[in-house]
Amino acid sequence: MIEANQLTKSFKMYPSKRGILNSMRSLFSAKYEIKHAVDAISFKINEGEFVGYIGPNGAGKSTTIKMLSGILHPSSGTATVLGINPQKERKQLARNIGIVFGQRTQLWWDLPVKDSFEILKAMYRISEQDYRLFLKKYDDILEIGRFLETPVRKLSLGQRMRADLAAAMIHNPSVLFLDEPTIGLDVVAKKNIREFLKEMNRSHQKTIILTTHDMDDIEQLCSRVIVINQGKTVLDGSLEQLKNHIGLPSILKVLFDERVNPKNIIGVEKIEQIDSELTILYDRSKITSPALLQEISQWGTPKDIQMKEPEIEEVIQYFY
Ligand SMILES: Nc1ncnc2c1ncn2[C@@H]1O[C@H](COP(=O)(O)OP(=O)(O)OP(=O)(O)O)[C@@H](O)[C@H]1O
Repeated sequence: MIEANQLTKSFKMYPSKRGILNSMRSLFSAKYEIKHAVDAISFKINEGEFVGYIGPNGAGKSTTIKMLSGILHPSSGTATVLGINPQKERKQLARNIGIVFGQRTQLWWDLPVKDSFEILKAMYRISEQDYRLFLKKYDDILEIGRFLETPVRKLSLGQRMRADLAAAMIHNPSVLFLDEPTIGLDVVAKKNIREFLKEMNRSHQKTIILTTHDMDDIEQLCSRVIVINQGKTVLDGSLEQLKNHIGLPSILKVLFDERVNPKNIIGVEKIEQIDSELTILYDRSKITSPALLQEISQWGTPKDIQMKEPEIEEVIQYFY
């Protein structure tokens, strides 16, 4: 249903120079580097799958989504979505996919939400009857009725995201590309969006690719994860496989009263040292936190200790 075959996108990177004149010169000079934002990625996604597409900042997630949705042309390799070539048949694809970019709205900023919906209704040639059903349905599940008359720029972030999600569904697409749809939302708004996405996938059989920095999104929604780093796939499997691979990662920051000499400890994946401060990434499935504290207190006298769960990107950077 969605297929990427050695999909690659490279950008020319010109060295950044100070001043407008120098910047212009570097643009026209022959000196540039090639950056492979997406580097020969291949996968097949079946109908009804909910796939988390994750990786650290700059890994190539958005670039992949843009190629799958026909916004960007691949430098090499191919993609097909529902048997459609996104670049050659972009209009036909647009009728069958919905896209949400959490970082920016697809709606008309100064218009009331309803006006944006009506523009989309005309663009997709949706009948009056289907449009009324759409408004009713998405009022029931996303409560869009509460802010239909409000200009998009005056919506809260949570309302804006609900409006964007509803807009992406107006033509009842079978595939959804969601690029960080929960970014910046509070806990309640995130929960609402996740409930909505779950329903779209389970009850309405939508095929969904989701990029996110939020591990809870992945845990609660995705049956499969594709992890990318520096443009390359580093894992394609179940959530269980991801967890088995990374264990139970935790980070311990310890400030000693003087510089110490760390030693190898089983279960410790990585230690970073800046003067007398150590940042220790360890796997709680291999060593417990008290056991680790006991070990490291033999290296010196700790003055301050902090423990935290790492962000998804930290984990991926450490493990891949
Ligand atoms: N138009 C462009 N010109 C040059 N480089 C680009 C362009 N678009 C993206 N890149 C580079 O390609 C790489 C991948 O970017 P991309 O936005 O796909 O990453 P991402 O995984 O979505 O990151 P984030 O999580 O920060 O959104 C980055 O190094 C980025 O700087």
